[in-house]
Amino acid sequence: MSKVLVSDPIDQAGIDILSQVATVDVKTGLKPEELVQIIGEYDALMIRSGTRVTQEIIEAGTQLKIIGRAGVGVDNVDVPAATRKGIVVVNSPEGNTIAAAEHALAMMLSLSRYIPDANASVKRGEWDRKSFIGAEVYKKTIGIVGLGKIGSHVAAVARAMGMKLLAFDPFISTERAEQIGCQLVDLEVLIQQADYITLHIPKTPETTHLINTERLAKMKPNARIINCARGGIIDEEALAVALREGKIAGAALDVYEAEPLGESSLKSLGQQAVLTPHLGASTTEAQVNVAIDVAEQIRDVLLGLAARSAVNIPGLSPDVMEELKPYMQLAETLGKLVGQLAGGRVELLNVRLQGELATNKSQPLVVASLKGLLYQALRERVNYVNASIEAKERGIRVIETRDASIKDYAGSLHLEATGSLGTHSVTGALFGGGEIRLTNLDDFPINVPPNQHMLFTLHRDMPGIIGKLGSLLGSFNVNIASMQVGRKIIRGDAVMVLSLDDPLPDGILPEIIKVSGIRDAYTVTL
Ligand SMILES: NC(=O)c1ccc[n+]([C@@H]2O[C@H](COP(=O)([O-])OP(=O)(O)OC[C@H]3O[C@@H](n4cnc5c(N)ncnc54)[C@H](O)[C@@H]3O)[C@@H](O)[C@H]2O)c1
Ligand SMILES: O=C(O)[C@H](O)COP(=O)(O)O
Repeated sequence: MSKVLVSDPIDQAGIDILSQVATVDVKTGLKPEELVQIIGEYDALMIRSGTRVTQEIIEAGTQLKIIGRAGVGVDNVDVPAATRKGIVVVNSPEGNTIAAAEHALAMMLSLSRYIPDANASVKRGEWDRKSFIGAEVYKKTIGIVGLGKIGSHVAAVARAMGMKLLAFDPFISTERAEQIGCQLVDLEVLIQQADYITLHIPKTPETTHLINTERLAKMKPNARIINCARGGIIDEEALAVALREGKIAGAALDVYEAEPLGESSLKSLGQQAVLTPHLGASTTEAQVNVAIDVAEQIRDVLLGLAARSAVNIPGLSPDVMEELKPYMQLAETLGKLVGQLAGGRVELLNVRLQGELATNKSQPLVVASLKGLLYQALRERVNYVNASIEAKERGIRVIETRDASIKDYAGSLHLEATGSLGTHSVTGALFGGGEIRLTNLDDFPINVPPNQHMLFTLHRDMPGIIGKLGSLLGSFNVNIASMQVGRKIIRGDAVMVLSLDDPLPDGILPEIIKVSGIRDAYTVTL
């Protein structure tokens, strides 16, 4: 019989499902070294946000087939390490949506009416009605940052409370925002106009400290901000200063840069700060939902069936999977690349399956391309199951064509995306040993393996330009791992593709575009 380890508190409904097919051990509060010691016995691990599943734990999990996260965020799991070992990582993208949205709304009202402090004062034996004069949310403006599942539900309820709705989400179409009743605006407009700002975005390099000293300074003095998304999207030190100096009226946080929240200047603030210990998903209903959702997937994988919500490995039947596996990674990589080149709001994706990929069996590659395309916006919330639905909801049109006559490689995939920065295309194929190669970029022939950090330029092919770019990158201490030029005619237009050892530092892209002969430059993280 299989063995499952449950290392965080999970609803009994999930344990009951797992017990149908496995011996279940519930051991919460394990230290990392204790988990490393015992994980080798188990076929599956079920967690919430409390357990950090590091590479070391994954390496020690020699029998592990699946890691199930009873919740949304898999930022506590080393997903690339799991993927390398063929371990499926599953989550429950929607099981706690309502709970998290309702928590954000509860935080907004708690902040406005000082409910936590008023409650504490009554329990201390006081009857103080003067200190708790609140503010109404009716007819006030709420600025929703991130109009995904949780943000949309917050919008619906806020609208019913008579609030005016602004939203910032660079990956959502204006039509979709209007359907939800929100006016889509730039972040800076939202920051300046909103009375309440609520964050519902993933934590990514772009959203880390999105709310910083500068943006806090631009908010209205009566503004109140709520973060029930992820810690670190707000700079906590800057927030504490802004609250103490009265630059804004209040903040309610459920999530923190480090959890549990240790020493923090936030703790010494008065009624203008409401702090909860990551309770967004802590409702009976949400815990039953996520436990059942994830336990069912663990049960299915242990029985040799596909998981419906895999973050890293698609739920295809084993024979189709075997055939397509090498190309799924290609499609996802090309999707990520072309999405970033085309800019945030992609409206159209053309997917051309070429050569031996031009068959109906290759349809999952279209889904994998969309998964890659949406990754920048949705991170681990996009999977092989929801990628097509998410794309449709975001107003992304997908055109799929097959061309068996293109035979430069046994099979190749061509993606063309049209977005807010224009239209870009990329083609890729698999070389010997399944190595991914980018073979064409914006109609320029190239031959480069993808790299985590890449820089692409569109320039005039002329002497000295490579040297100038090299020196500029050198002056910013950026190390170039490899470089290639693709061109159609000598001294005509050309592209340069650079693989970098580190991410490009902020502020360097405008300097690159200033180099004489360079017309455009794009940085991509894969
Ligand atoms: N506090 C909790 O217990 C709790 C519970 C559930 C979810 N969460 C967190 O809530 C957040 C939202 O979850 P969701 O299920 O609504 O996710 P979602 O994927 O449905 O929506 C996220 C939205 O953010 C948008 N987005 C991405 N990058 C952006 C950026 N730079 N600027 C503006 N918008 C951006 C995306 O386009 C998307 O519409 C996540 O961080 C999730 O981990 C917290
Ligand atoms: O990502 C999530 O689902 C939420 O942050 C909830 O985390 P939890 O399961 O630890 O409450």
